[in-house]
Amino acid sequence: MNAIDAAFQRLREEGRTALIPFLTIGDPDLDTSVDIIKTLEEAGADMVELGVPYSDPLADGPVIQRASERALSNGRVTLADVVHVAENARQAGVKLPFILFSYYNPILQYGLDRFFELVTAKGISGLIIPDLPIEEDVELRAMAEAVDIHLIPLVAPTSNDRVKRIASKARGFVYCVSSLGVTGVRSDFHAGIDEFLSTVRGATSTPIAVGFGISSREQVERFGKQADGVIVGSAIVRKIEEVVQLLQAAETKRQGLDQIRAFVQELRG
Ligand SMILES: O=P(O)(O)OC[C@@H](O)[C@@H](O)c1c[nH]c2ccccc12
Repeated sequence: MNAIDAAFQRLREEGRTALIPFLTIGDPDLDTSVDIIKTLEEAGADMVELGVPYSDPLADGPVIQRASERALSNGRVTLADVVHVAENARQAGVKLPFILFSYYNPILQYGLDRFFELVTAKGISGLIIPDLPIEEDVELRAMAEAVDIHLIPLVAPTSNDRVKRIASKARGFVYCVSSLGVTGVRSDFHAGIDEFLSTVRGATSTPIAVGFGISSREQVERFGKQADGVIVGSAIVRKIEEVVQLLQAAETKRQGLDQIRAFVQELRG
């Protein structure tokens, strides 16, 4: 059974909402990313989005844009580097399901066949490609499912029939974007978010998770009432940014990781 499906089944039995952090791999370096993933698991995360840093992150706000710049300032961070971080985290004992997050271009450049050879049997259970439109995802979705990886679709609070078409085919979970626009911490969400989530819920039996703008325990609780998971990226990436100097020095790395753990534990409650 795919590890994402197993995780949501366990969470349903426990009556809990999945906490799904996102981090940019290579920020501030590849080895520290392994330490941060371990810390996220210790803090109670249920699965994690491993972000491939990209030079043109169109859907990202300033926090994640800066994280990509930090990661890429040490030189290239390739898809293979990110998969290698996933393997190292597994070897370090991390059990979390991994969701590889990449814009489409790096995958296209790498080549679809070569990409799926790279990610097969490396502990990757999900794939999110925010700029791959559903009209173009048939081939890639089939290639992913053939190696037991779920291509996780994003739906935004726009036209209902498109939402239903996407949600009805979804595997893993449906990524419900809470607001139009780019990633980044928010205090208010799309006006029709509750109806939007009900529409998605009604269109599929696949779990649904909400992302974009979530940064506090109360927001996690609010969305936990309607969704099976909550995704938190920028708020965690901002915490990484705040402690990045501590993370980069051996004698203070633990202190930096402890601050990240405390923040995520607070989110989880
Ligand atoms: O950063 P936020 O507002 O918490 O949103 C999650 C987001 O970081 C993560 O899922 C993500 C990072 N980059 C993206 C680009 C598009 C869609 C989603 C994403």
